[in-house]
Amino acid sequence: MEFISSMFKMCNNKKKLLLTVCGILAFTIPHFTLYSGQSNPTFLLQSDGHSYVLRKKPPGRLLPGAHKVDREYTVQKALFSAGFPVPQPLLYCSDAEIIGTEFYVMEHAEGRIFRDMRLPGVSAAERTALYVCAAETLAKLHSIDLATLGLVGYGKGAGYCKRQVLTWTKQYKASAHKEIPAMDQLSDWLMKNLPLNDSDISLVHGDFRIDNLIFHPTEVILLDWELSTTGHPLSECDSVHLVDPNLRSCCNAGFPSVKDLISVYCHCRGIPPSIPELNFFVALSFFKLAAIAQGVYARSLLGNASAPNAAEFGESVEPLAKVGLDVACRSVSLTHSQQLASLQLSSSAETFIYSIYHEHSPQRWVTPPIIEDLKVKARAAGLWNLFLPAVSGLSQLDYAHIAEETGCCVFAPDVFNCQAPDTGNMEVLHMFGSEEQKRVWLEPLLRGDIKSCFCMTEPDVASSDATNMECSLEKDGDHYIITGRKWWSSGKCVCVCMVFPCFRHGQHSMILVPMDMPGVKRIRPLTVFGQDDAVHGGHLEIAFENVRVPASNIILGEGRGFEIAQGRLGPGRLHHCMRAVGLAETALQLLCQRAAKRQAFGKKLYQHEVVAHWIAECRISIEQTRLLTLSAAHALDTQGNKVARKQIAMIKVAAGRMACKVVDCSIQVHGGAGLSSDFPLAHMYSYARSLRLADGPDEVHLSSIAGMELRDQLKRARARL
Ligand SMILES: Cc1cc2nc3c(=O)[nH]c(=O)nc-3n(C[C@H](O)[C@H](O)[C@H](O)COP(=O)(O)OP(=O)(O)OC[C@H]3O[C@@H](n4cnc5c(N)ncnc54)[C@H](O)[C@@H]3O)c2cc1C
Repeated sequence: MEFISSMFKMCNNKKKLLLTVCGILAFTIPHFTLYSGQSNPTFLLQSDGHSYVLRKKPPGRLLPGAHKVDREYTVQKALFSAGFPVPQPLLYCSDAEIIGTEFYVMEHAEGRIFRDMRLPGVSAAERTALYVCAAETLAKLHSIDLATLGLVGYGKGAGYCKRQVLTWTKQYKASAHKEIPAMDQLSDWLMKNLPLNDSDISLVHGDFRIDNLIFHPTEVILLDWELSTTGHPLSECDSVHLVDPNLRSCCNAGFPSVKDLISVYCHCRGIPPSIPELNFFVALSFFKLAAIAQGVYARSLLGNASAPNAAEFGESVEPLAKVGLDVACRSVSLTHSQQLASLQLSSSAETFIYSIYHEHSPQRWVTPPIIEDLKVKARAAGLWNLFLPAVSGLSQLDYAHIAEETGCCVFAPDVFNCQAPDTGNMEVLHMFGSEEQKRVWLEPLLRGDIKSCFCMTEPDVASSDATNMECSLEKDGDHYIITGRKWWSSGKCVCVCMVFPCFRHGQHSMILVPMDMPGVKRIRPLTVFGQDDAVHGGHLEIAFENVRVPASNIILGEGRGFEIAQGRLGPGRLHHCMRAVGLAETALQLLCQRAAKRQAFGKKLYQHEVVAHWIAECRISIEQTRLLTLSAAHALDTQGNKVARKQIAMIKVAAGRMACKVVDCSIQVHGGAGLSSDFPLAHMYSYARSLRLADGPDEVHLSSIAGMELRDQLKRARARL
């Protein structure tokens, strides 16, 4: 500090020290080091065991508006006062006579700086963590209120993207040494494709890169505020991805995907996880890099560039502009759906779809084209009908792992033609259908050409007791006449419907009913916690008014419905349970992210013991349920449906309860946000909760588990005798 006060005095006395920066530093300070960099020369100053950093304008003739160290100092001061992690600024001196140009001094911040974006020498997990921290830091910066910072007039406000294109075009032209057509074309394209909403404003860093971050054990410090201004925050989102597409192949382990980083960023800012104008911003970024490279090269020609390799920068201008143009051309007609197509299915893709589907699409009953596109890809890749061992060659145990993955994303089962209730219906037709039924119904279902529903539950009777069924089936020559009412018929009932009506003498039958038959009436869609589940076809109430179907539509034969139902429900329940495990994993992931980010009463949420215990209990429940489910899958594979019944009933109860508990904890940790549509948790909860009823309520399964357990105990007791 003594050093700083003497610097202060020197600046205030306005001593005329016509010395070069190196001269004065060598003369005044015990030790100094010139950091490399292309912009404002930066020096490490060491005095009395304390380290400082000095940044100054470069010497010589400079481009107007560039190298404004006073702005750097101002913004850093405001950020430091607001608690944002930047090195503490200590003094600013505008008098160019002191060391040749104006300068400022700040504290030296400790930590790691990675010059190489690939982050060599760190583990995959650490690499992921570092990039996630970078995305979080950026989101934190963009979330700060400008008024709180006292920086309302710092930039020019709305119209940032347009200004950026104009400014960098001007900067580039001022330093251009030859014609580069790609630069002119890119500038034109950017001007013609400005984002519609160019009035979104926050403090932007302007040069956000991994090597401008200092990774300190407790915080990430952001450096180099020379290009900071107020502008469109999303303009910096390409930076978290790091634009070099070769990066991932160089450094395969732990490098997060664009969508993951964008998802982290959006979650931190509490905004929907979609950036429709991303390609504009990436193209703009390349344009800026190219213009900066041109400026560095121009300074090297004038002899006032600060880096020794500045002359090499001239070579990179055209390639950078061409990559920018390439990105620009690819994005001309980029729609939400196309962006989504480039995403792999994941929980973040799911929330992305949510934002498109539920908030933006007026046609939510229609399958989005993106799902159809993904289906084509999945089918071409052989990832189709994976649930059916006879078709996929996978065991139930194999498929259980896949079902867990698809449970993370609400749309994934549809993409692979593995969605309920079609899966169960296909199983029925595969196991019990006649050759004709297989041709007419099973084959189109396997191809994904038609959809089905399963109609068992009735509004007027307690349907968990199948003997209550009232829907009737009467033979009339070579036809059957169906009369009754069903509800909670989930799925897209566009073509085939399974009716489970009560037949003579309390026996049940199952019959195929085309939904366009006269007398089939869709009464209304039901909602689950107020949501209509439109994208899955919803849950319909359907009336069958003297519906006449050919007798050949009966499956297996009259009175064989119960037999069929037993065969149908085993694997189907297993799939539901594994999907519930995947869903719970996603909910716990969200919980942990939130708990690590939010702070209440002086500490992060996860540091409150009750939250830490929820995390532990959720993990225990998930692992227990997964193992129980895998064990049931193994039993089904090796011992068949009948022997596996008890285990299947057990997981049916365990999975629904576990998923409800985990999602509920996650909602609680998210606070109000957990119930909003900004997160998928509310929808997840409605799915998890319905698992405790759909395919039979918990109580019915518990009764049958108890019955089977008592029988097993009896058998064991007899065996001991
Ligand atoms: C989202 C969702 C999707 C569904 N999809 C389908 C579908 O595609 N096709 C279809 O046919 N149905 C579907 N259902 C309906 C579901 O299978 C039934 O709601 C369920 O079987 C219970 O029948 P119920 O509603 O008639 O309840 P009821 O039979 O009236 O039972 C009500 C309650 O009584 C209690 N109870 C019942 N039996 C016992 C017992 N033995 N011991 C103790 N308590 C008992 C339980 O608490 C039970 O929850 C769906 C339901 C939901 C919520």
